[in-house]
Amino acid sequence: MNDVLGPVVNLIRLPHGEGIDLPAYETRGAAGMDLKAAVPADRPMVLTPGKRALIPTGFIFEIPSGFEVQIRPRSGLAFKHGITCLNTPGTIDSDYRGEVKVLLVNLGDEDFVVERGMRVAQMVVAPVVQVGIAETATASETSRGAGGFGSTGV
Ligand SMILES: O=c1ccn([C@H]2C[C@H](O)[C@@H](COP(=O)(O)OP(=O)(O)OP(=O)(O)O)O2)c(=O)[nH]1
Repeated sequence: MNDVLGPVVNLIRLPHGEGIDLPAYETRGAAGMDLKAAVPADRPMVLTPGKRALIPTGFIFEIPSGFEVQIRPRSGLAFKHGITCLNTPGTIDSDYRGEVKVLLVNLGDEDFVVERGMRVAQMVVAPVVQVGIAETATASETSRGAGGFGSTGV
């Protein structure tokens, strides 16, 4: 387990996740932990330009209630290869018990090969507030009003 104070995310390793390193904070102040690709070692996944694919991580997450895991792109892959997460930030619900997968898309102009163990994305744990929803006839007045989408200028 990471040597940090805080909530614990339990990870259940799936058979094809055998040998994949657990996510870990790489530096003391890191916000995210890298997720590795659990694709077969003898069958790397090729993302041709414009193609998207679900990359298995090899783990089921048990996230404590009141938290979510966000799946975010790695800036290095985005900058160097145009590889990003299509649905960023991906949301992993605390009650999800399937394998966590990373939805990558290749926005670059060259093939990108995802090999087993490659760090394809990062996970950030964040608190979640569930709110009540109430339908009302009116809302309180504010100085912004309905201004948005650039209403305050550049
Ligand atoms: O990048 C992602 C995003 C989601 N999920 C899993 C965990 C999440 O809890 C579940 C549902 O995700 P989401 O709510 O984004 O999907 P949806 O399209 O609304 O589908 P659903 O109807 O299953 O909620 O899929 C992943 O493994 N990776």
